[in-house]
Amino acid sequence: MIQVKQVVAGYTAEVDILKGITLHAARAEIVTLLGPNGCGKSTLLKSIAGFVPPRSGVVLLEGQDVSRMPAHDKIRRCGLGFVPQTENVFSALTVRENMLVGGHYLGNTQCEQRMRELCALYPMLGRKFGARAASLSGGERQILALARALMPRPHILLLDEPSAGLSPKMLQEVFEAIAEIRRKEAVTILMVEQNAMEALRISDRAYILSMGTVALSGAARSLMHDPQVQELYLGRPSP
Ligand SMILES: Nc1ncnc2c1ncn2[C@@H]1O[C@H](COP(=O)(O)OP(=O)(O)OP(=O)(O)O)[C@@H](O)[C@H]1O
Repeated sequence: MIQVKQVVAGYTAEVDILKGITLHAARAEIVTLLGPNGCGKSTLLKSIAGFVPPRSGVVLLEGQDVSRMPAHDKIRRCGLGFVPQTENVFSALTVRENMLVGGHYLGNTQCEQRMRELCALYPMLGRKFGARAASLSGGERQILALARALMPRPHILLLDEPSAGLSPKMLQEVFEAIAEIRRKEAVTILMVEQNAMEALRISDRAYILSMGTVALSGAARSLMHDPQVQELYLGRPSP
């Protein structure tokens, strides 16, 4: 479970990018963050992960206050997984080696076992196990990035635009991979997305940010039919 309460954060002392954000994601929920470019979606993920610590407000993971905990401790001790928007795989390493990096806190036996589980869940990984990440398609790279983050069996996963730059077909594959990990391992997922309608299809709830605050929130199904959301993301005029 993720709880964010009145979080204020920014990159410089003068400017607050997040201006008092409150939201939550319950266990095994998929929650999507939407909003225009520059409204603070990625900053919020970085703030929860610990790369941009909150100036004020609180971040709780599984009920524990982790507002001041550095990112590496959250990954190791709180079951947090984070897949950044870019540079999320090591191109020069093979699929297997990327997964080993994700599992570096695990012992050898556990690591091999987890790689087998993830290859069963995402068969592409097994087929391309010895191939360099540089040779993978965009969608395959995203699934590898997901698998790398899943190696230590996180309870909570933060995904920054997992469908960025993908064709509609690949995008479906990546979203299906995300839905599958929630079904199989009950992982709580908070993701930032630009492909609003596709993301809402696999989400339970969503928050729409605007200029560092929550402008709108609700069940994914109702937001998909909300005229304001349709106007913003599908270019359909409000009735
Ligand atoms: N490393 C940084 N240093 C200083 N300012 C930054 C940094 N990263 C982002 N910002 C600024 O913070 C604001 C919010 O950026 P952020 O990346 O969180 O937005 P976003 O909603 O994720 O946008 P997008 O949809 O375009 O990815 C922007 O004005 C951006 O210029």
